[in-house]
Amino acid sequence: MIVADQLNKHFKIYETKKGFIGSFTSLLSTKHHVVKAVNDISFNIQEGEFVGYIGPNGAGKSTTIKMLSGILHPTGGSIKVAGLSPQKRRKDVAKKIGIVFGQRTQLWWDLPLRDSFDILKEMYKVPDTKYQAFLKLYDDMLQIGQFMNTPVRKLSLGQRMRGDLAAAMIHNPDVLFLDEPTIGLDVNAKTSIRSFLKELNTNEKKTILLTTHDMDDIEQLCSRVIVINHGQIVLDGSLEDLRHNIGLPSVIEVQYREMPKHLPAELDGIEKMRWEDDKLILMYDRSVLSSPSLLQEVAKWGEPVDIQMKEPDIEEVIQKIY
Ligand SMILES: Nc1ncnc2c1ncn2[C@@H]1O[C@H](COP(=O)(O)OP(=O)(O)OP(=O)(O)O)[C@@H](O)[C@H]1O
Repeated sequence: MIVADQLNKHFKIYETKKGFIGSFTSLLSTKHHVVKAVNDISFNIQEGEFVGYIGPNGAGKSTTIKMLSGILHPTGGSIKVAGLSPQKRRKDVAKKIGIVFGQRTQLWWDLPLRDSFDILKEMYKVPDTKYQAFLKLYDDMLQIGQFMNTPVRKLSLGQRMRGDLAAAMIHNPDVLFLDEPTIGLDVNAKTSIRSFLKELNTNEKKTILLTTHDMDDIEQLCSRVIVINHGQIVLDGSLEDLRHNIGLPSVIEVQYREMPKHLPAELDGIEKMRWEDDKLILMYDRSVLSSPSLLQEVAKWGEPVDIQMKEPDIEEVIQKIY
């Protein structure tokens, strides 16, 4: 469904000089360096897969998605989405894909949400009956009906994201590219968006490529993970492969009634221990130290008032890969 073959995107960054004259001479300068944002990437995503595309800041995730959706032209390599090249058949590919960029809305900022939908309906030539069915279905799934008449600029981030997701689905595409759709959302908003995406994938068999910095998104949604760093794939496999390959540590946060006076310098199974404000963060290897044993251990150091189990963030996952 989505095939990338030896995909590359190199950006030339021209040197700029300070000051007015500097800015002027910079325009004429040919001095530059090259950023290999995507550097020889290949993958093949089958119909109906839900794939997490993860990596640290600047790894090349957005650049890949922009090439897959035809927004950017690759420096080298080839792409097929639903059998078509997004570069050669951009309009045809646009009908088959939906895109959401969490950091930037694709809706018309000053118009009520409904007007944005009406414009997209006309752009994609969606028949009236299908459009009415879409509005009903998406009100059921994302409860967008309650803010359809509100200008997009007045929506909360969670409402706006639900609007953006619905807008991406107006033409009922087979493939969805989602670039950080849960960024900045609170727990409830994340939960509702995740269950919506799960439904799209499970019931409607949509093929989804998702970038995120939230390990919970990956855990709850993706059957496969592609990890990239410095523009190159460092791992392509299941979540179990990811855990197995890097021994993904578990994390707990403990808040004590009073700061413990003594902490053990080291303990078998604990990989890292640090303070974040008044919380003690412990990263541990469950195959060496079970969670109940660790809980018993931390209770010996002081009186815990709050204990939270957490997943490590993507940056920590990537660090483990290297
Ligand atoms: N238009 C551009 N011109 C020059 N360099 C660019 C451009 N777009 C991206 N880059 C560079 O390409 C690299 C990859 O950027 P990209 O936005 O794809 O990363 P990312 O993995 O999506 O990061 P993040 O998680 O921070 O969104 C970075 O070094 C970035 O500075």
